[in-house]
Amino acid sequence: MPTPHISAAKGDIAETVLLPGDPRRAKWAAETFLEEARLVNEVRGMYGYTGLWKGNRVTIHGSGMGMPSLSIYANELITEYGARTLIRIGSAGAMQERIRLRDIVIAMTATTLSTPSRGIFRELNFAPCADYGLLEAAVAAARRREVGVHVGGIYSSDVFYDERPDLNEIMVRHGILGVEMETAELYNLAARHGVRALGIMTVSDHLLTHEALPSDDRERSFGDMVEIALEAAFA
Ligand SMILES: O=P(O)(O)O[C@H]1O[C@H](CO)[C@@H](O)[C@H]1O
Ligand SMILES: O=c1cc[nH]c(=O)[nH]1
Repeated sequence: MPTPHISAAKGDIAETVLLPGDPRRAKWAAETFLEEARLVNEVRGMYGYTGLWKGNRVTIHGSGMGMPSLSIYANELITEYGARTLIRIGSAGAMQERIRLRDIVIAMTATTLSTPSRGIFRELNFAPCADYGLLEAAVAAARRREVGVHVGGIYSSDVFYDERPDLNEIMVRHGILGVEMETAELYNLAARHGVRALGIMTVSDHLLTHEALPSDDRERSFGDMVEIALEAAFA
């Protein structure tokens, strides 16, 4: 049965779903890495493709930007379509000097000011946490490649245009690796529904050095991240 935001038929979504924020990254990744990739959703232009990777069924579906948007897609994918492994393949801004553009950041946990789950957790400071098996497999897959990899805490922000440099300074001082906008709620939802989740990000810009990747440079480095996610999902 289609949902308000996904028109795919029930069996059209795989148990393993990769979630880029950008729907066009979903299209590119499906066309580049999957065999027999088929468009299964385009409601609101949020593309979802299902195909095969080394014989394994995989869906690659956009999540949109920010936790409220990701929450809609992740909820529907899990509760209506039976997704059991959800891996975010995103971009992030680096927050530590040693991290370079194009490096991979794998999120053990995600700090936030708030998430869409705040209303459920209320006074509880729930600690959003990656699935350890996926985390371990993704780190191993990243180490097999010639790419810098960093594993630790990230910041899932509600805003891209942030006006709290004091908060960034505190996070840098507490070892936060980078900032993005979705992983904390993905981890909350995975815990609530008993499924596996991981956030893998490619560093697209640097908050301390102010470097940024030119857009035509991004594809190759994003390719490493997609392959790491696929290898981790089926390890
Ligand atoms: O590249 P994606 O996956 O969209 O991720 C990052 O980019 C967007 C902001 O430009 C936010 O969604 C942030 O989390
Ligand atoms: O959310 C994001 C993503 C990439 N770079 C940032 O600075 N923020």
